[in-house]
Amino acid sequence: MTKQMARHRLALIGGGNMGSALVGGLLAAGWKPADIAVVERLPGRAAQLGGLFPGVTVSGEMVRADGVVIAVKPYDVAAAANLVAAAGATRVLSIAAGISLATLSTGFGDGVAVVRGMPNTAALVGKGAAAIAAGPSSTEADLVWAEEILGAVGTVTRVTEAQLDAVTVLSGSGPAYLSLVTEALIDAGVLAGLPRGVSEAMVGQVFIGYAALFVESGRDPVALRAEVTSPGGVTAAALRVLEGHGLRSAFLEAVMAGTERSRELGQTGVEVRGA
Ligand SMILES: NC(=O)C1=CN([C@@H]2O[C@H](COP(=O)(O)OP(=O)(O)OC[C@H]3O[C@@H](n4cnc5c(N)ncnc54)[C@H](O)[C@@H]3O)[C@@H](O)[C@H]2O)C=CC1
Ligand SMILES: O=C(O)[C@@H]1CCC=N1
Repeated sequence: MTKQMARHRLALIGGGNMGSALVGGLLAAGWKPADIAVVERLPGRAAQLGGLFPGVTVSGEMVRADGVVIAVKPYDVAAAANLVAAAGATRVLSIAAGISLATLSTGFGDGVAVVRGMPNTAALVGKGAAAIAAGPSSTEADLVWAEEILGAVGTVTRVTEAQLDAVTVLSGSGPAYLSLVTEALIDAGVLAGLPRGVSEAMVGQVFIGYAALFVESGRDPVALRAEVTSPGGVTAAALRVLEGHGLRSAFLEAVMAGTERSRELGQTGVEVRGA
């Protein structure tokens, strides 16, 4: 019970993939463990987090905190948001996919500023691509606060809330698409005769090399593709097949389907009661 009386700088509700990535990033960025609390309802997971982050308060019940991050699955947001009043917080950052600022803000009262954010799992390795959108009553200081939290595990871009659905499906879900491409390429290498370990190593290094060519060198992907594609050569023959199978169109349709799903989630009418 004494633990619950201490006031923390930040409490994260939900200590799963994203919640724990954020805690790890904040500690690496120099936050003191005593400033952070994780509210996690699963005792087994809570015990695991206690071992991973010595000095961080891990509790099954809400704690007092200046700011709160809601890091639970969208269907658990209502229950988590209802805990915010007990924190006595003035700021809330929600990273739940598709749950709108209007839904989140309802019931929090005037004293609580809400920011909606969308990170991705690369946050686990400090290379996340996150975006944030300001809530109706959030100020520049509230956005800087959210940037400090998500910036501890990667880059943060400010967008409008309308753009956040597209961000969710592009960068939030992005690691899933690249995993699928990775699996497929590794299998293809095996099909073409490479031992699996060699295929995995080649594909991994292609990703690292391509990220450097595109992101670090800032080069245009069209030019990067053209310089690999010799007239009448190997790459042209392979690209013909990918285009023939509609790879480009498959990505366009996939991103539109995900964006639509994110919008749908935002209309599910989660009820939030709080401060
Ligand atoms: N996993 C991903 O790639 C991304 C997830 N997100 C969003 O982040 C949120 C969290 O996702 P994950 O970390 O992957 O989920 P997760 O399932 O790994 O973690 C959620 C944790 O919250 C706990 N929890 C649920 N309700 C609670 C409550 N009322 N009080 C205390 N603890 C509670 C669960 O026990 C679980 O450990 C989701 O809303 C998701 O949309 C955003 C970007 C990327
Ligand atoms: O699939 C989802 O709903 C969440 C959003 C981005 C990544 N995972």
